[in-house]
Amino acid sequence: MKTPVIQAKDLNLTFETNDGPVHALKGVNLDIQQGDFVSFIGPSGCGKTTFLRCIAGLETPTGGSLTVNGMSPDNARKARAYGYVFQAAGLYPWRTIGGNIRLPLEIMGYSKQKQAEQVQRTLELVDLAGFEKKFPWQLSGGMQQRASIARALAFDADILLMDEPFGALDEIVRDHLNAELLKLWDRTGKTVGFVTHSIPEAVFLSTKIVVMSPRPGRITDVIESTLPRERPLEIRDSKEFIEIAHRVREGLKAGSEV
Ligand SMILES: Nc1ncnc2c1ncn2[C@@H]1O[C@H](COP(=O)(O)OP(=O)(O)OP(=O)(O)O)[C@@H](O)[C@H]1O
Repeated sequence: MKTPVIQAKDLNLTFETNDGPVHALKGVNLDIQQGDFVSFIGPSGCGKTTFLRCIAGLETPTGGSLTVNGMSPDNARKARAYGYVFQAAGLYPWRTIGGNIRLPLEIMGYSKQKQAEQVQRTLELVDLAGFEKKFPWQLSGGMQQRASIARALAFDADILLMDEPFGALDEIVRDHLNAELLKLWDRTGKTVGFVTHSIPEAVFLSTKIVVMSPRPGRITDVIESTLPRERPLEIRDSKEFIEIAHRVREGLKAGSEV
């Protein structure tokens, strides 16, 4: 088996707070392989965001080990190993869509020509070709979120980390973006880490579903999806889909009973 792109071994993170220690992550073991689409699901406070932030090198674990592309998360961050998509699109209102996507490329010193090429390429990837000169407020919430995905893809990192990117959107828009994201993942072969509260979203998108539970934050089940790689939205009515969703639900229930 190939070396995992992301590997956590007995990972712990305890926050010291005025009210005492908070065990955000305890004994987390997980291997993520190249090209996996991994969703993290669990109730509020189970450590989903904390784990994603550890992978991104934005939070420092207090125990265990974590590697990203075989290096420390901090080195992987410096090597621009990942793009990060936040809950809110977080686009700069004074920059156009193109200007927002270009920003990380400017910071990284890409040539003007390469910047323009990458902006066009990623706008096409997220189906926003032609919107380069618009400002964020001229776009719908779903389009803004797609622009923020384009920004995370612009510098061609192999890993895409997404923290509840579609949580604030209505169901129809969310369905559409889920389908688009799957296509994008299929086309680019990226490794995706995706935080969600939605069981159907996790089952629809993932090759692997990581079920977590709080106090202390830990993994209670890892479900390898048996669904085919190509997934029309109607797959959600299939027996296989419903069975996987059931297992996720049972995992969430078991975690909350401990
Ligand atoms: N910087 C911090 N300082 C202290 N405690 C923190 C900090 N960040 C997170 N926590 C605590 O760690 C635990 C895990 O938080 P985290 O945000 O990772 O959970 P989550 O599963 O992503 O929750 P949600 O679904 O609500 O976003 C929570 O109890 C939270 O209060």
